[in-house]
Amino acid sequence: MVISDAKSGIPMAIAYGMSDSTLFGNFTQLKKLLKKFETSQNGAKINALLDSMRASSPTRRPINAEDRNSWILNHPSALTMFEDIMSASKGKQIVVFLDYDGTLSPIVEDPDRAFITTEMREAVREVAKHFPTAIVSGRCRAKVYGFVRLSELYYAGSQGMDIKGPTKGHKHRKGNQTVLCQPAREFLPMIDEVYKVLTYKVKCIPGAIVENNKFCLSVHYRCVDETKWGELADQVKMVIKNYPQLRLTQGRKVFEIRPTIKWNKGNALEFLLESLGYAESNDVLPVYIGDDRTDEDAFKVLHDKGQGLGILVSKTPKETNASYSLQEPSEVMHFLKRLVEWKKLSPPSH
Ligand SMILES: O=P(O)(O)OC[C@H]1O[C@H](O[C@H]2O[C@H](CO)[C@@H](O)[C@H](O)[C@H]2O)[C@H](O)[C@@H](O)[C@@H]1O
Repeated sequence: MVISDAKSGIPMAIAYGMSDSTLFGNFTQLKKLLKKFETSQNGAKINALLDSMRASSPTRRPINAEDRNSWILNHPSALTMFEDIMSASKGKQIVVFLDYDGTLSPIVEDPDRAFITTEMREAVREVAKHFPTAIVSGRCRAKVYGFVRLSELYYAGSQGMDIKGPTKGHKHRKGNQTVLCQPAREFLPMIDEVYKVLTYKVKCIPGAIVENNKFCLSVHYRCVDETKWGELADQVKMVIKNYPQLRLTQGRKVFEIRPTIKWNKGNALEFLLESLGYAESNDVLPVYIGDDRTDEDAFKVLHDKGQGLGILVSKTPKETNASYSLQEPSEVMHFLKRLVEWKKLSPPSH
């Protein structure tokens, strides 16, 4: 009997440079060969994932000044354009949506140490005194609340799949009702199971971290040596293929694993606007600030509605549905402070 490569039909022993006798005479080698074969079958998909991991590492691409300038023309700084932006808000209720990592806190190696500065927390606290304000994060709600610690805000954790309204009395809160939305509840046991499996599978890859975000998971590779990225992508793909109800997306040096339900940060934004009484309203100006691919879903909602402002936090040109840009969290803080100053100086009708 000759075992052949399913795709090419070439006997495996020949395809992988071994004689038939070697092939059948050495069981260990046969096992290795089968593994190699399996890997080659998944090779295309895994390579695509690996390419995407590499492509999303901006340090690998030199930034061309011309590209940067033309990008800035299309996505001007929200600070430079502040007055113009605000004049568009006349007579409208501003609602502020803030992503957490990379927006309110700088990107750091250890996800558990992505602290917000006291100054940033105060800026957000001030914003929330004047405008309904929500944090929309990939992290689990409890964790992001643990960093921000402002009970007057709305929080949408787990990529928007876990929404809760302010627990502290707030003038923007509707009656005594607490807003709550968890569209992926049924996936909790599955997410827990995959968390355990993945934690086990990647434990031998130095630097890999699996983070349980309750309704979704993050697999971090920021601290994984690039020579091991392929192995990590391989493990993640292998596990995920057993769970067709889950899908894989990518963020900043992180894989996000989440239910296939049609719910993302864009849906969370719409849900919150609706909860605040602004569904289909023209009297509202949602301002969404975020830095990541997952924030694009929210930018897209605003873009498609032709309403509100999407502000991308990025130092490098990126394809985006946002209209404006800010370079880093310190600029976000500056923008938030200006928003509050502007509000304080505006006539009460705003
Ligand atoms: O939606 P976000 O609030 O931006 O959350 C997205 C992911 O952010 C965190 O990971 C990112 O920040 C880490 C700390 O700076 C960094 O180490 C990591 O490389 C980034 O991807 C968070 O840990 C993830 O769970 C979130 O999904």
